[in-house]
Amino acid sequence: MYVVTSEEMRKIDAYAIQKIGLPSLVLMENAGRGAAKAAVSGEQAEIRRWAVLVGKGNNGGDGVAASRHLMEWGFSPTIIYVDNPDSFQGEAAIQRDIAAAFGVPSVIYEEGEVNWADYDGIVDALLGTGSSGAPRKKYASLIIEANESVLPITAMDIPSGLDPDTGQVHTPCIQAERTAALAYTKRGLEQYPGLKQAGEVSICSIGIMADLASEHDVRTFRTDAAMLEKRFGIYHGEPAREADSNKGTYGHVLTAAGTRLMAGAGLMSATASLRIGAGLVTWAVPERVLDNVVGRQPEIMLTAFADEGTGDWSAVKASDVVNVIENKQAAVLGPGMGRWKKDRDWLEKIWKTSSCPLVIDADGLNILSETNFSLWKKRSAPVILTPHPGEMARLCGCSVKEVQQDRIGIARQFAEKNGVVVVLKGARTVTAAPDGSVSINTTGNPKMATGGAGDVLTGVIAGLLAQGFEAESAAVYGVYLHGLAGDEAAQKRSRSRAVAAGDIIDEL
Ligand SMILES: NC(=O)C1=CN([C@@H]2O[C@H](COP(=O)(O)OP(=O)(O)OC[C@H]3O[C@@H](n4cnc5c(N)ncnc54)[C@H](O)[C@@H]3O)[C@@H](O)[C@H]2O)[C@H](O)CC1
Ligand SMILES: [K+]
Repeated sequence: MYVVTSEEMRKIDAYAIQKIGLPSLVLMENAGRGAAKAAVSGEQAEIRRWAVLVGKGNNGGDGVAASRHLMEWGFSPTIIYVDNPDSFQGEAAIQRDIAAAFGVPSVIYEEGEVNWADYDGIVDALLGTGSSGAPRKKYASLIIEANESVLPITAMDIPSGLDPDTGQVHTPCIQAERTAALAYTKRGLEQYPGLKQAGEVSICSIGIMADLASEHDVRTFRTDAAMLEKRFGIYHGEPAREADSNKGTYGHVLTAAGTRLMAGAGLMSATASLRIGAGLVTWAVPERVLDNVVGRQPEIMLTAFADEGTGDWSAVKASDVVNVIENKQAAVLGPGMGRWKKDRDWLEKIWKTSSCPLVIDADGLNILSETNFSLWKKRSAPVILTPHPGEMARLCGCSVKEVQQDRIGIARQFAEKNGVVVVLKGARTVTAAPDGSVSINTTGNPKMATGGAGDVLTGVIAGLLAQGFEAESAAVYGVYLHGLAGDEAAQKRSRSRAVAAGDIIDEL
């Protein structure tokens, strides 16, 4: 599913109007009818008396059209104009006149004068994709009153007060129960905290073909089964194995991760690679750690690096790692590895001299964040980085707050600049590819916020790489599957507060 910015929406809108010849009044009419239908569908069909809050732009025009459809279907709408509707222009003015002639009751808003007990539900058509900054003056007070009424609110396109492009929530902002997104979902509806304001989001078709987005170079997507198939040819749910295949067909993952006190990181990553279907998995540790990990998971092969008796990665030669990963189809580097004095040179050597696809996480990312690795020689093999917001902030040299305020923008910029795939973890994980494509994941749940879940993700992605998925699809599909497994684990343990990383592995 395509996810657009307000700017992209404006361009597609203009194209539909000017090049396809769809009159803008038709689009507004469709938007009004569609959103009205969304408001009164399902259990809200019983809501009779609607307050339709109308701003002075086209979002307001959509709201006026919606109120007329509600009236036509036997409901009782009242338009509450935030400002004098005499100032309306274009299509919104036409809708205003039709609604008046149709007999839709209307009032002009005065602070504190709306009797909310006269209504059972609210349509929010105050501000849409043309809004900027926090709602001002009467818009703000009307939003506050609407929220305080605790009536169920259906938002038109976006909840008023939400930044349509980043998902940041201004003060005040409509708290909707439903949002009818017009033509496409918007970035702000797909990222936190905005998505909490939007409630249940439905896409309302208004006469614009979905694929127009692709022609306008929209490269932000929501990951769902249809998108996986369309973009990557992945048929989710189909048996993935050919009858005449063998373990050699499904690749070999090398997991370079874990120390004595953090052995679990390597174990969980390697086990996840196994469960997601890698033909072979080898777990590599410093020699002195070997005895502690023998026999933990019998299907995983083990290898040990000379470590001068320390048990630390600091004593492991980069060239030894390169030798081991060279004939593998994917390698995981970083989880539970620790930091040491010359770790940057160490990682740079592996980066430059190996041609194995790399999945780098945890300490591996912390090493990278202290180098200017965009200056390192470009790799022919792909690199997938899997930072959480703190690691992303260190990689970009900004604050966690700045990362969270624009997750899509930050991940995309970093991926494009450095030629790597970035998986920015967190609720609605964002995967950005070097060509600027961004996929927003929808699977997963907060019970997965436990130590080790990230190690499992590295193993899933590496396991898919080993099976021949190219880097972006391995990352996007891996994130999707990891979340689905977490959802199943949460369902099975519905009375638990959390799922352990091992529970996620069990569901892969
Ligand atoms: N294809 C489509 O999606 C269609 C969308 N439609 C609807 O049009 C809006 C966008 O309309 P636009 O006129 O560009 O902007 P808005 O209605 O969102 O608001 C602009 C209006 O509000 C004032 N304003 C802006 N920011 C603020 C603020 N913070 N506080 C107070 N006032 C503000 C500004 O001055 C303008 O006057 C889209 O969301 C859809 O709902 C079409 O109707 C159909 C096709
Ligand atoms: K709105």
